Amino acid sequence: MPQTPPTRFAYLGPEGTFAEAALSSAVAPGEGVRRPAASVAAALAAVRAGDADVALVPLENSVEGSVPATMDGLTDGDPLVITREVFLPVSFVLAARPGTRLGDVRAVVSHPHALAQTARTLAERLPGVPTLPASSTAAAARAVAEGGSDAAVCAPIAAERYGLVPLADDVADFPGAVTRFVLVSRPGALPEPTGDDKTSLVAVVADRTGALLDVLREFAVRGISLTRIESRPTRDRLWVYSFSLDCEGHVAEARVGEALAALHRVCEDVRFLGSYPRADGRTNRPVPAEAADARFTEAGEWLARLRAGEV
Ligand SMILES: O=C(O)C(=O)Cc1ccccc1
Repeated sequence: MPQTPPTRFAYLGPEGTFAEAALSSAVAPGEGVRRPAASVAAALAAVRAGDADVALVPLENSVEGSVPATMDGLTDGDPLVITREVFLPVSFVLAARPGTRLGDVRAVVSHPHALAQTARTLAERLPGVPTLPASSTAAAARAVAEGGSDAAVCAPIAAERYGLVPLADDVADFPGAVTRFVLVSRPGALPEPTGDDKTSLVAVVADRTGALLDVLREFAVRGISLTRIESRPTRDRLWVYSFSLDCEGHVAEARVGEALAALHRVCEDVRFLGSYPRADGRTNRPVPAEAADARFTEAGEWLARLRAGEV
Protein backbone atom coordinates (compact mmCIF):
# COMPACT_ATOMS: atom_id res chain seq x y z
CA MET A 1 0.00 0.00 0.00
CA PRO A 2 1.42 3.43 -0.90
CA GLN A 3 2.03 5.44 2.26
CA THR A 4 0.71 8.99 2.55
CA PRO A 5 3.68 11.34 2.86
CA PRO A 6 4.04 13.08 6.23
CA THR A 7 2.51 16.54 6.54
CA ARG A 8 5.16 19.22 6.09
CA PHE A 9 4.70 21.98 8.70
CA ALA A 10 6.41 25.38 8.40
CA TYR A 11 6.35 27.37 11.65
CA LEU A 12 7.65 30.79 12.61
CA GLY A 13 11.17 29.87 13.71
CA PRO A 14 13.86 29.37 14.68
CA GLU A 15 13.54 26.60 17.27
CA GLY A 16 12.18 27.81 20.59
CA THR A 17 9.42 30.16 19.39
CA PHE A 18 5.97 30.20 20.87
CA ALA A 19 4.87 29.14 17.39
CA GLU A 20 6.87 25.92 17.74
CA ALA A 21 5.30 25.33 21.17
CA ALA A 22 1.84 25.92 19.65
CA LEU A 23 2.60 23.38 16.92
CA SER A 24 3.73 20.84 19.51
CA SER A 25 0.50 21.36 21.42
CA ALA A 26 -1.54 20.86 18.23
CA VAL A 27 0.01 17.76 16.66
CA ALA A 28 1.11 14.47 18.16
CA PRO A 29 4.82 13.92 18.92
CA GLY A 30 6.57 12.67 15.79
CA GLU A 31 3.69 13.66 13.52
CA GLY A 32 4.77 15.29 10.24
CA VAL A 33 8.01 17.07 9.49
CA ARG A 34 8.46 20.48 11.11
CA ARG A 35 10.65 23.15 9.56
CA PRO A 36 11.31 26.57 11.02
CA ALA A 37 10.71 29.54 8.68
CA ALA A 38 12.59 32.82 9.01
CA SER A 39 9.40 34.92 9.17
CA VAL A 40 5.62 34.72 8.97
CA ALA A 41 5.86 35.76 5.31
CA ALA A 42 8.37 32.95 4.64
CA ALA A 43 6.11 30.35 6.33
CA LEU A 44 3.13 31.44 4.23
CA ALA A 45 5.26 31.60 1.06
CA ALA A 46 6.44 28.02 1.66
CA VAL A 47 2.81 26.85 1.70
CA ARG A 48 1.89 28.92 -1.37
CA ALA A 49 4.89 27.48 -3.25
CA GLY A 50 3.97 23.90 -2.27
CA ASP A 51 7.18 23.47 -0.25
CA ALA A 52 5.10 23.00 2.92
CA ASP A 53 1.55 21.75 3.48
CA VAL A 54 0.69 23.74 6.60
CA ALA A 55 2.01 26.99 8.07
CA LEU A 56 1.66 27.65 11.78
CA VAL A 57 1.72 31.40 12.44
CA PRO A 58 0.58 33.77 15.22
CA LEU A 59 -2.65 35.64 14.41
CA GLU A 60 -3.45 37.68 17.51
CA ASN A 61 -2.67 38.10 21.17
CA SER A 62 -5.03 38.81 24.05
CA VAL A 63 -2.93 41.82 25.16
CA GLU A 64 -1.41 43.28 22.02
CA GLY A 65 -4.04 42.45 19.38
CA SER A 66 -3.47 41.19 15.88
CA VAL A 67 -0.16 40.32 14.22
CA PRO A 68 -0.05 42.53 11.12
CA ALA A 69 2.38 40.26 9.22
CA THR A 70 -0.14 37.42 9.45
CA MET A 71 -3.25 39.49 8.79
CA ASP A 72 -1.70 41.04 5.70
CA GLY A 73 0.01 37.82 4.62
CA LEU A 74 -3.36 36.06 4.50
CA THR A 75 -5.08 38.96 2.74
CA ASP A 76 -2.51 39.40 -0.07
CA GLY A 77 -1.27 36.86 -2.58
CA ASP A 78 -2.68 33.50 -3.60
CA PRO A 79 -5.57 32.36 -1.41
CA LEU A 80 -4.83 30.44 1.78
CA VAL A 81 -7.30 29.14 4.34
CA ILE A 82 -7.21 28.60 8.08
CA THR A 83 -7.97 24.97 8.94
CA ARG A 84 -7.44 25.12 12.69
CA GLU A 85 -6.83 27.58 15.54
CA VAL A 86 -4.62 26.93 18.57
CA PHE A 87 -4.43 28.99 21.78
CA LEU A 88 -1.23 29.11 23.81
CA PRO A 89 -0.60 30.90 27.12
CA VAL A 90 2.59 32.95 26.80
CA SER A 91 5.02 33.99 29.51
CA PHE A 92 8.29 35.81 28.99
CA VAL A 93 11.72 35.92 30.58
CA LEU A 94 14.44 38.51 30.09
CA ALA A 95 17.42 36.37 29.10
CA ALA A 96 21.12 37.10 28.59
CA ARG A 97 24.45 35.36 28.19
CA PRO A 98 25.74 33.86 31.47
CA GLY A 99 27.61 36.47 33.48
CA THR A 100 25.59 39.44 32.18
CA ARG A 101 24.14 41.64 34.94
CA LEU A 102 21.03 43.77 34.60
CA GLY A 103 23.21 46.88 34.70
CA ASP A 104 25.20 45.66 31.65
CA VAL A 105 22.16 45.60 29.36
CA ARG A 106 22.31 48.37 26.73
CA ALA A 107 19.56 47.03 24.42
CA VAL A 108 16.78 44.46 24.59
CA VAL A 109 15.75 42.56 21.48
CA SER A 110 12.54 40.61 20.75
CA HIS A 111 9.52 40.15 18.52
CA PRO A 112 7.50 43.42 18.50
CA HIS A 113 4.55 41.66 20.18
CA ALA A 114 6.77 40.43 23.00
CA LEU A 115 8.29 43.91 23.45
CA ALA A 116 4.81 45.45 23.53
CA GLN A 117 3.62 42.96 26.15
CA THR A 118 6.59 43.65 28.44
CA ALA A 119 7.10 47.39 27.78
CA ARG A 120 6.02 48.60 31.23
CA THR A 121 8.04 45.99 33.12
CA LEU A 122 11.14 46.62 30.99
CA ALA A 123 10.81 50.39 31.52
CA GLU A 124 10.73 49.81 35.30
CA ARG A 125 13.66 47.40 35.40
CA LEU A 126 15.77 48.90 32.60
CA PRO A 127 14.81 52.58 32.41
CA GLY A 128 15.94 54.29 29.22
CA VAL A 129 17.28 51.07 27.63
CA PRO A 130 16.22 50.88 23.97
CA THR A 131 14.43 47.89 22.44
CA LEU A 132 15.13 46.37 19.02
CA PRO A 133 12.73 44.29 16.91
CA ALA A 134 13.48 40.71 15.87
CA SER A 135 11.56 38.34 13.60
CA SER A 136 10.66 36.15 16.59
CA THR A 137 11.41 35.72 20.29
CA ALA A 138 13.69 32.77 19.53
CA ALA A 139 15.51 34.73 16.79
CA ALA A 140 16.13 37.35 19.50
CA ALA A 141 17.49 34.74 21.91
CA ARG A 142 19.76 33.37 19.19
CA ALA A 143 21.01 36.89 18.38
CA VAL A 144 21.91 37.42 22.04
CA ALA A 145 23.72 34.07 22.16
CA GLU A 146 25.72 35.15 19.10
CA GLY A 147 26.65 38.41 20.82
CA GLY A 148 24.45 40.59 18.60
CA SER A 149 22.57 42.13 21.50
CA ASP A 150 22.66 42.08 25.31
CA ALA A 151 19.29 40.64 26.35
CA ALA A 152 16.22 39.06 24.77
CA VAL A 153 12.59 38.76 25.79
CA CYS A 154 11.69 35.16 25.00
CA ALA A 155 10.12 31.96 26.24
CA PRO A 156 12.02 30.17 29.04
CA ILE A 157 12.56 27.28 26.62
CA ALA A 158 14.22 29.57 24.05
CA ALA A 159 16.61 30.90 26.70
CA GLU A 160 17.58 27.33 27.50
CA ARG A 161 17.84 26.33 23.83
CA TYR A 162 20.37 29.12 23.12
CA GLY A 163 22.36 28.81 26.34
CA LEU A 164 21.06 32.01 27.95
CA VAL A 165 20.14 32.55 31.59
CA PRO A 166 17.18 34.55 32.90
CA LEU A 167 17.97 38.03 34.26
CA ALA A 168 14.31 38.34 35.23
CA ASP A 169 11.40 35.89 35.19
CA ASP A 170 7.82 36.71 34.26
CA VAL A 171 8.40 40.11 32.68
CA ALA A 172 4.90 40.25 31.13
CA ASP A 173 2.91 43.40 31.96
CA PHE A 174 -0.32 41.39 32.03
CA PRO A 175 0.02 37.85 33.37
CA GLY A 176 -2.29 35.34 31.73
CA ALA A 177 -1.79 36.54 28.14
CA VAL A 178 -2.83 34.07 25.47
CA THR A 179 -1.76 34.00 21.82
CA ARG A 180 -3.97 32.64 19.09
CA PHE A 181 -2.11 30.76 16.35
CA VAL A 182 -3.59 29.42 13.13
CA LEU A 183 -2.74 26.50 10.88
CA VAL A 184 -2.99 27.61 7.27
CA SER A 185 -3.11 25.57 4.05
CA ARG A 186 -3.73 25.98 0.36
CA PRO A 187 -7.49 25.85 -0.36
CA GLY A 188 -8.88 22.32 -0.46
CA ALA A 189 -11.52 20.29 1.32
CA LEU A 190 -12.83 22.24 4.30
CA PRO A 191 -12.76 20.84 7.83
CA GLU A 192 -16.11 19.18 8.61
CA PRO A 193 -18.56 21.32 10.60
CA THR A 194 -18.50 20.42 14.29
CA GLY A 195 -21.36 22.61 15.52
CA ASP A 196 -18.80 24.90 17.22
CA ASP A 197 -16.91 26.47 14.36
CA LYS A 198 -15.60 29.86 13.36
CA THR A 199 -15.40 31.40 9.91
CA SER A 200 -12.82 34.06 9.00
CA LEU A 201 -12.94 36.52 6.14
CA VAL A 202 -11.70 39.87 4.91
CA ALA A 203 -14.16 42.27 3.28
CA VAL A 204 -13.26 45.43 1.39
CA VAL A 205 -16.24 47.74 1.83
CA ALA A 206 -17.39 50.28 -0.73
CA ASP A 207 -16.58 53.93 0.04
CA ARG A 208 -20.13 55.04 0.89
CA THR A 209 -22.19 55.97 3.92
CA GLY A 210 -23.41 52.93 5.85
CA ALA A 211 -21.21 50.41 4.02
CA LEU A 212 -19.92 48.85 7.25
CA LEU A 213 -23.43 48.76 8.68
CA ASP A 214 -24.48 46.81 5.58
CA VAL A 215 -21.79 44.22 6.33
CA LEU A 216 -22.79 43.91 9.99
CA ARG A 217 -26.48 43.67 9.13
CA GLU A 218 -25.92 40.60 6.93
CA PHE A 219 -24.63 38.77 10.01
CA ALA A 220 -27.14 40.21 12.45
CA VAL A 221 -30.25 39.36 10.44
CA ARG A 222 -29.12 35.74 10.22
CA GLY A 223 -28.41 35.42 13.94
CA ILE A 224 -24.63 35.16 13.47
CA SER A 225 -22.40 36.48 16.23
CA LEU A 226 -19.02 38.02 15.41
CA THR A 227 -16.04 37.07 17.60
CA ARG A 228 -13.56 39.62 16.15
CA ILE A 229 -13.65 42.58 13.78
CA GLU A 230 -10.92 45.04 12.96
CA SER A 231 -10.03 47.34 10.13
CA ARG A 232 -6.79 47.22 8.17
CA PRO A 233 -5.63 49.67 5.52
CA THR A 234 -5.80 48.17 2.02
CA ARG A 235 -2.34 49.82 1.57
CA ASP A 236 -2.58 50.06 -2.21
CA ARG A 237 -5.59 52.42 -2.03
CA LEU A 238 -5.21 55.52 0.10
CA TRP A 239 -7.73 55.63 3.01
CA VAL A 240 -9.64 52.58 1.78
CA TYR A 241 -9.99 49.91 4.48
CA SER A 242 -10.70 46.24 4.64
CA PHE A 243 -12.46 44.62 7.60
CA SER A 244 -11.01 41.42 8.92
CA LEU A 245 -13.50 39.44 10.96
CA ASP A 246 -14.31 36.10 12.52
CA CYS A 247 -17.88 34.94 13.02
CA GLU A 248 -19.46 31.95 14.66
CA GLY A 249 -20.53 29.09 12.39
CA HIS A 250 -19.27 27.16 9.36
CA VAL A 251 -19.66 28.17 5.72
CA ALA A 252 -21.39 24.79 5.17
CA GLU A 253 -24.24 26.05 7.38
CA ALA A 254 -26.99 27.87 5.51
CA ARG A 255 -27.02 31.07 7.56
CA VAL A 256 -23.25 31.54 7.25
CA GLY A 257 -23.20 30.64 3.55
CA GLU A 258 -26.03 33.08 2.85
CA ALA A 259 -24.33 35.83 4.83
CA LEU A 260 -21.13 35.35 2.81
CA ALA A 261 -23.07 35.37 -0.46
CA ALA A 262 -24.77 38.60 0.66
CA LEU A 263 -21.39 40.16 1.48
CA HIS A 264 -20.22 39.17 -1.98
CA ARG A 265 -23.09 41.31 -3.33
CA VAL A 266 -22.64 44.34 -1.08
CA CYS A 267 -18.81 44.53 -0.74
CA GLU A 268 -16.17 45.42 -3.27
CA ASP A 269 -14.26 42.27 -2.43
CA VAL A 270 -14.58 39.36 -0.01
CA ARG A 271 -11.80 36.91 0.75
CA PHE A 272 -12.86 33.71 2.52
CA LEU A 273 -10.20 32.67 5.03
CA GLY A 274 -11.66 29.38 6.20
CA SER A 275 -14.13 27.63 8.50
CA TYR A 276 -12.56 25.61 11.33
CA PRO A 277 -13.34 24.23 14.79
CA ARG A 278 -13.52 26.80 17.57
CA ALA A 279 -10.72 26.16 20.10
CA ASP A 280 -10.92 29.07 22.54
CA GLY A 281 -12.78 26.98 25.10
CA ARG A 282 -16.07 28.74 24.41
CA THR A 283 -19.11 27.44 22.63
CA ASN A 284 -21.08 29.16 19.89
CA ARG A 285 -24.26 30.95 20.82
CA PRO A 286 -27.45 28.96 20.19
CA VAL A 287 -28.67 29.41 16.60
CA PRO A 288 -32.02 31.25 16.56
CA ALA A 289 -34.81 28.87 15.44
CA GLU A 290 -35.49 30.89 12.28
CA ALA A 291 -31.78 30.70 11.23
CA ALA A 292 -31.45 26.90 11.50
CA ASP A 293 -30.45 24.99 8.36
CA ALA A 294 -33.82 23.20 8.23
CA ARG A 295 -35.69 26.52 8.08
CA PHE A 296 -33.51 27.69 5.17
CA THR A 297 -34.14 24.42 3.35
CA GLU A 298 -37.86 24.61 3.92
CA ALA A 299 -37.97 28.27 2.83
CA GLY A 300 -36.00 27.44 -0.32
CA GLU A 301 -38.44 24.66 -1.19
CA TRP A 302 -41.38 26.98 -0.60
CA LEU A 303 -39.83 29.58 -2.94
CA ALA A 304 -39.20 26.93 -5.59
CA ARG A 305 -42.88 25.95 -5.43
CA LEU A 306 -43.95 29.59 -5.85
CA ARG A 307 -41.69 29.94 -8.87
CA ALA A 308 -43.10 26.74 -10.35
CA GLY A 309 -46.60 28.20 -10.11
CA GLU A 310 -47.60 25.89 -7.25
CA VAL A 311 -48.99 28.67 -5.07
O1 LIG B 1 8.19 35.05 18.34
C1 LIG B 1 7.56 34.04 18.73
O2 LIG B 1 7.99 33.21 19.55
C2 LIG B 1 6.21 33.82 18.20
O3 LIG B 1 5.75 32.71 18.09
C3 LIG B 1 5.40 35.06 17.93
C4 LIG B 1 4.95 35.61 19.23
C5 LIG B 1 5.59 36.68 19.80
C6 LIG B 1 5.15 37.19 21.02
C7 LIG B 1 4.08 36.61 21.66
C8 LIG B 1 3.45 35.53 21.09
C9 LIG B 1 3.88 35.03 19.88
